[in-house]
Amino acid sequence: MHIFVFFVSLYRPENPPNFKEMMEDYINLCTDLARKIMRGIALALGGSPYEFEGDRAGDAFWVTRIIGYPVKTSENGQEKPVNDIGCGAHTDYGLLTLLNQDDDILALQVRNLSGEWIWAPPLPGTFVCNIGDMLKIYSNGLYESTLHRVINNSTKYRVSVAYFYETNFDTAVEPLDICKQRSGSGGGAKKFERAVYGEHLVSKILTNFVY
Ligand SMILES: O=C(O)CCC(=O)C(=O)O
Ligand SMILES: [Fe+2]
Repeated sequence: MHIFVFFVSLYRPENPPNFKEMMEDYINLCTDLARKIMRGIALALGGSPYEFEGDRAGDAFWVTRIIGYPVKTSENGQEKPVNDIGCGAHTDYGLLTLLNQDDDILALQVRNLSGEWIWAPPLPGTFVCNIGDMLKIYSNGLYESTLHRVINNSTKYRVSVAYFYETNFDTAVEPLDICKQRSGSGGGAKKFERAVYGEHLVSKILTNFVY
């Protein structure tokens, strides 16, 4: 399985000529939006709005990927072409993902609590927000990092832009006290062990991508 990834910092197309500036603006807006959503989540968890700032995510690490998913082909010699190019089942690694997908292609699936894969249809003008592994740990499981995958069985090339808002790179993440009390784990016990975000990121990249 392959995934085509353009890293914004390395990609310099001739067209549009202002690609770099456009992406920088987009990323700044996403960073601002993600910080605000995290303030709302912190309040919803019963904490201060700034729970995910300072040493935790005050210098949030971010990643943006522009991903192209080719159409299905019959190159593999099968009578009915199937698409084996996509994005395998995974959870995102950090706090929050803002996913901007093509408006007219059904391709993203998420696994619900009953273990069924359901479509996450694009809604024009909206982002899909994925919870990442670090928010699952911080919230002691009150927020689940949802398993998702991409299968492009349409006849159109699909593009998505995924913006990942993470903790500070070196932050050691562990369940927040407020969440241990609220997550019903008897006497405020933590359900997840401490993880250093940067180490988690590197280990996931090494196992999730095929080069
Ligand atoms: O392209 C998509 O819809 C999802 C991409 C994704 O899940 C990821 O890059 O982590
Ligand atoms: Fe993802």
